[in-house]
Amino acid sequence: MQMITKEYDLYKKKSDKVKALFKFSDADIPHFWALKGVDMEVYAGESIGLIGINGSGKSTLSNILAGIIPQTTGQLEINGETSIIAIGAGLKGQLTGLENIRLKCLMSGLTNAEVDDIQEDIIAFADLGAFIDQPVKNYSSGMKSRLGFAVAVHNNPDILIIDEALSVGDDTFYQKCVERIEQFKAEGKTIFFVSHSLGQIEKLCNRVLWMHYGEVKMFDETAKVVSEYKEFTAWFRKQSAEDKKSYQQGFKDQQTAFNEEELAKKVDEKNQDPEVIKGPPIGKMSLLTKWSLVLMLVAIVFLSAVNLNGRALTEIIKQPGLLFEKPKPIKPAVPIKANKTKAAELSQHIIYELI
Ligand SMILES: Nc1ncnc2c1ncn2[C@@H]1O[C@H](COP(=O)(O)OP(=O)(O)OP(=O)(O)O)[C@@H](O)[C@H]1O
Repeated sequence: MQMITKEYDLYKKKSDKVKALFKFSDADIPHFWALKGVDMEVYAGESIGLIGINGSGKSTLSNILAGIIPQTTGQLEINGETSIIAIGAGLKGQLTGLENIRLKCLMSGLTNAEVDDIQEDIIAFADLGAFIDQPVKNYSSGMKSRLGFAVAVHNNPDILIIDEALSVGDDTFYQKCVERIEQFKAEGKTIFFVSHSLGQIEKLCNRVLWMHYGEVKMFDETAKVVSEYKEFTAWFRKQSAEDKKSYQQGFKDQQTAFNEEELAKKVDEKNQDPEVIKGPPIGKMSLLTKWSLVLMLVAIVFLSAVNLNGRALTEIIKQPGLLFEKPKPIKPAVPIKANKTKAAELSQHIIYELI
């Protein structure tokens, strides 16, 4: 991946989001850049740890890798199927564990017959006992993680992304997952592992990406990065509450003030091809799309007006003035009074039929 960014619009209310659709400038909407240009090259068979303090962008990055959310700009090339395990991600609370297994497997492209074949293995791996028939909304976070992990590993992805899902399981389940992860690595699959537990990171990862307020602080061998990170967290812990707050605020302000010009500067400094920041035109409506939408709306309103006024389009084109004239009332074929009696008779008949 090259220069991956993620910009969020910080709407105050849901209605502001709808209003923004029809605005031609979003200058008054506060923006927040959760990722400010992330570069990373990872190979098959690698196990990559993602670390960083709260809000540094780990989950945003893993969700982009998993295809759950699109990046704002940047080039992303993924060779293979990805599967993400985050606590409860993609699980439907109203459905039982068993129904969720089927749903998630079908959504990942398996057929019903294939789900039948692996269902027992998934149930055995999740080891939820009778809870497998209970709605997932009644599960603890550890139980959701078990179910998510069991489904994800049985879908046999090429790239497995584990976002904090191991931090909520008990020891026995953790050991089972570690064995499975090792098996994945041996099969040459790629693993991204998001965790606050440096012990787990040291045990499972070859290389580590340290995210810091939307930027890559370090990407290197596990031992090197973990040692630097420990030094940073030890320094940070020693700071007064006030100093910690102003340190965090300083970075958050930079993430709010970040923009396309700064991104272009970064690309230039790194001698990257300016094309990398283009990325997919997703996530935002272009000016052309907005104008097309407005033209479509005008056309719909015009055609409805023609229809509402009871005139044919050709008639209106010939004499546009007719659009604003009230059409003459059409004389009913049957006198209204007779019609009313008929309608009353009919409704009485229907009521009798219903009784
Ligand atoms: N939908 C959203 N809208 C606005 N801001 C968001 C959204 N999602 C995440 N953010 C912000 O983006 C930043 C990165 O969030 P992210 O969840 O990726 O961090 P993280 O490193 O995974 O944190 P944690 O360790 O707490 O899980 C945070 O400042 C967060 O507030």
